Amino acid sequence: MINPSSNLTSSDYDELAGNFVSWRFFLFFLRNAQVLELVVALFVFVAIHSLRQKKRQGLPIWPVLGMLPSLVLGLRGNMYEWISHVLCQQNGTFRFKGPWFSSLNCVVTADPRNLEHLLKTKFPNFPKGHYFRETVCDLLGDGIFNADDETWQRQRKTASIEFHSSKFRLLTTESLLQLVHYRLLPVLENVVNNSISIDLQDILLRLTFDNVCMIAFGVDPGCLSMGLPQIPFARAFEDATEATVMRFVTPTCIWKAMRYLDLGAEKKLKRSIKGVDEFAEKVIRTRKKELSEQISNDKKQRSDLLTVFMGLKDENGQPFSDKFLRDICVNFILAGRDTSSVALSWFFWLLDQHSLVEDKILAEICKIVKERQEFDPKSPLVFRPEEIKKMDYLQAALSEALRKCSFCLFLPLRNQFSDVVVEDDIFPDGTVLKKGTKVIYAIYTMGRMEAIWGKDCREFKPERWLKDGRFMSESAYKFTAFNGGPRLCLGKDFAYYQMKFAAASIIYRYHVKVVKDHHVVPKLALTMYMKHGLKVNLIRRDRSPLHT
Ligand code: HEM
Repeated sequence: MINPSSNLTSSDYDELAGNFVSWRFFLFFLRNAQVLELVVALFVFVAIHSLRQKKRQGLPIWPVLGMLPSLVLGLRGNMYEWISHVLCQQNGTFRFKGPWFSSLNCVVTADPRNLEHLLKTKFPNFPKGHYFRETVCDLLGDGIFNADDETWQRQRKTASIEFHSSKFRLLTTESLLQLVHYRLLPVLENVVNNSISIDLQDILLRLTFDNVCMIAFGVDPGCLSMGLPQIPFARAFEDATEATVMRFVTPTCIWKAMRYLDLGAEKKLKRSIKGVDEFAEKVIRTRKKELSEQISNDKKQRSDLLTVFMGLKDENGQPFSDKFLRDICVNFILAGRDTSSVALSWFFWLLDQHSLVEDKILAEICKIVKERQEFDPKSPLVFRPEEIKKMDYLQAALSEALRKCSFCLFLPLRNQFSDVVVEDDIFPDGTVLKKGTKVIYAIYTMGRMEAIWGKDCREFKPERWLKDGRFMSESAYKFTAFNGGPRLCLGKDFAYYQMKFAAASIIYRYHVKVVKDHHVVPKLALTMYMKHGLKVNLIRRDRSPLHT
């Protein structure tokens, strides 16, 4: 021990200094250990609290970040399966809590009772809302997808009358027949003759793009042609859609700043919308000229949407502006561009794994064809509308494909990210919805829930759609691929006709074999594309045994 009253030697000083340093170090350690302990305790508390929340709310809720970390982890894997898992655990509805600084809070539901409430019973309480409209307005303007209230009602009414008119039906069936027989089948035949593999999804996308442009604009862009050319309008449309989707995953203030500064995805969007507008303006100008000068002999025969809307007047008795005509057409092209083709791609992928289903479809087609009075197996076969109608098993298989691989969860254009509650409300399952809450409904999950489809919900089973061999449709609030209520898909009947016609024409001629080891995964986009397309080989059928 050092005696403080005595004279200190240098070694005493050293000892003293050493003790002092150890003491300070001890104090320093004590203080930091306390901080460390506090940090550890806080962390344990937050972790326990968050995990407790997980039990109650489906996902852990972290301070500041809310459920964002789980969402980020979920996005890294198969997002659709991840959301389905969370929803199933939460009996079909859960409340997502976003970070404090974001507007990501929303209610996600896959409960058919809630769907009926949202899409039909309380339809006016769930409009598309300002957020949705603002995000897509540069591309969609005031078109049907983006409109609420009267603007929507007017377009819906006119388009609905048009979609059910015999002239329009003729246009759709004729245009499809031309495309399938003069463009699709020659392209496929070329593939078979050269023994090459193709991306069937790409071919089908080209088919439906050309088809919907013929219906909306009355113009054929020629995407599906030998050599599969790049068409600037199609490219611009695709780029514009992709860049618009980016806005849904970017904070509003950021994409707005990027738009102002003309940067990144916003720069691409501006450029591609310009391409879409130039094409639309040219078509509108030419059609106006054609109609006013009465040049074309078949002008009275035209029944595309553009011509129909050009002949109508707005609420002030004035012809619709060019901008509004452009919006109407762009929205319809968006509606019919990739929906049927992507559904068909998933259908062929499933068929590849279910040869029994393929055999049954083929048997049905052959039976129907054999009923023709003047059937000649050697002449090229073109299916008639009444034959397509009779293909119940094919319709069941397509519906089953739509159920199993239905459209993606975060599709802003499929309503899921759009409905904002106008007045406080309560879902039939008891979920409280405060005014302004965003509601997402998970179509993909609904197609795979045991509670909705039974124990065999994961199986591909067209038979579930048949009763006494006839196709039976399901409630729109259970099978939500086409939406329901007042906003039920306007093109549903046409989509089925288009898919059945194209599928039957292909299956009758070829066996579609997915290339071995081709990796099929969904892509985060407006519609649930296959990220790497659908690489297939086609094997020509020897048709003679089919008719025995
Ligand atoms: C398998 C094919 C298709 C599926 C699964 C499908 C699905 C849907 C869905 C879910 C909606 C609701 C979107 C919303 O309100 O945000 C919708 C609306 C619509 N669809 Fe389809 N669609 C298909 C094909 C088509 C086709 C081929 C056309 C037209 C050529 C079309 C025209 C429309 C239109 C115009 C709307 C807007 C209805 C409205 O808001 O009043 N659809 N579709």
